[in-house]
Amino acid sequence: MRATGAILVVDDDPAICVVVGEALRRQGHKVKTAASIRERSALIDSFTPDVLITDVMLPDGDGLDGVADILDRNPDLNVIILSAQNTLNTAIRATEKGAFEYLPKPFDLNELTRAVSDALGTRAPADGAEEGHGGLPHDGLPLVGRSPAMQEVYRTIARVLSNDLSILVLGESGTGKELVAEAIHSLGQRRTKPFIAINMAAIPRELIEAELFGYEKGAFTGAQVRTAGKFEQAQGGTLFLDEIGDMPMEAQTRLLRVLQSGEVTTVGGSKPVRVNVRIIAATNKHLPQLIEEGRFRQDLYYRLNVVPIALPPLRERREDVILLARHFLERAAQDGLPRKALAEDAAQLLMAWHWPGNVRELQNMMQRLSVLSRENVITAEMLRHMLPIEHVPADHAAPADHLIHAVRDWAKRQLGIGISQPQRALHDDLLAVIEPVLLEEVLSSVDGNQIRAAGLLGINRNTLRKKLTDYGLDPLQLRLGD
Ligand SMILES: Nc1ncnc2c1ncn2[C@@H]1O[C@H](COP(=O)(O)OP(=O)(O)OP(=O)(O)O)[C@@H](O)[C@H]1O
Repeated sequence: MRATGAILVVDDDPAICVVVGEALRRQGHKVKTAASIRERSALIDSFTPDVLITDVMLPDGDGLDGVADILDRNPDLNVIILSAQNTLNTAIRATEKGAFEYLPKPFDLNELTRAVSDALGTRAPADGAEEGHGGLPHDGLPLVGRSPAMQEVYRTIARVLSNDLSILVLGESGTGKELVAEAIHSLGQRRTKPFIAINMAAIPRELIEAELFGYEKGAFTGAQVRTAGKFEQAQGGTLFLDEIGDMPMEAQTRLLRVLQSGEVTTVGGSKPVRVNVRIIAATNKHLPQLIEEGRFRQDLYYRLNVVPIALPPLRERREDVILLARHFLERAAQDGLPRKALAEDAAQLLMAWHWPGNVRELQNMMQRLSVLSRENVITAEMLRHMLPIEHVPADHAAPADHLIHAVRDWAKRQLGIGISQPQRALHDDLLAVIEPVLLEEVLSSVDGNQIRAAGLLGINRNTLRKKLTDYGLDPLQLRLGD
């Protein structure tokens, strides 16, 4: 493994070039920076980097365009994509172009330097751009959300599209497990073949094997004709085994045998049929616990859990709530329901709710509001009638309200003290009270990482640095655990 190399950093934000450049130079790499696609092309030829780190939104075009060509011409180059357009679409495009790594902005500097070390240690797989992947219908992708947790999900999805590895989707009810399975199928290489779903919890236990593997005429009372099971129906495509934790042990044994042999024998039959299906399983149960209790086969667990995808509950990605709420209101409008907007106080209330039913609960609520509310704008007042308000922590009911009251109080008091003084600077005085608090909170939440803090604050990193100096805040002290 090579410890150091030549790195080209392409970003039109000079602050990112400086910070990333400095960090990489400190590790002994040779670094050059570029601010556009034009400069990038020139430097790739003259500087011949080992690793290219490139932004997507560049002043003269889309930074992903041309990456596949660059890799064709420089097969030993590793490409790391940075992007603020944190959608599943970008993650998939980056993987398809043959990028070694995709890092959504704001990214963690340590993660980037680690990705560079990894890139120098291994050759990029560069197989994402293979045939069969061109022209995927990426638009209108079903998954909404830009939280770091969803970014991780998108990156994993992008990586499993060009292979047939078994996937285990984990998450509470309503977090989008089935949607993830559908996305993997409809964007992957099996998309022209069937997607068949079966929910273990929804079928009587004694019928599960017949449903999955099919049955012969006369195999049991009521079996009047030979019937293909879900495995055969999914031939060439994807079989989604939902609520796999509810599968009876005997059926688990049979399933394991099918997965090992690639052959299915119907209930009451003797002639095995070869099947070629991708397996995506999902559960809201803790399977290791079920294994300990003797209710789930460990060997089956290993077989299914080749690539785990964990969907966090919505309350752990509250930054996605408003995006999702607006998405569902828009979808309702497209379905012909009256178009509704979301007032700021309503948005705050939605963010404060803990969503025990996760995305499904939010979706149902938005649909209900689209139908029932007579106003065009949904307000907190209307939501309070729908949410079981006693469960909303009072402090969270409308955080902005508290702030508004506090500012009003503060302003009144200041005006009361010095109304006759002509030389006041109330605006600056107020900022000096609230701004350091905001900076401290945000920096602590990202472990002192200034790039991520600047991203969350929506300000340039240099501006953040200047403010920290002005307020005498030491970012090192703001790191959690330091
Ligand atoms: N990230 C998302 N973006 C848009 N819609 C979503 C998202 N996640 C979930 N949904 C929607 O929420 C509803 C519930 O999702 P889904 O059925 O995939 O959840 P699940 O985890 O499989 O639930 P269960 O365990 O109860 O079967 C669906 O209508 C789905 O379209």
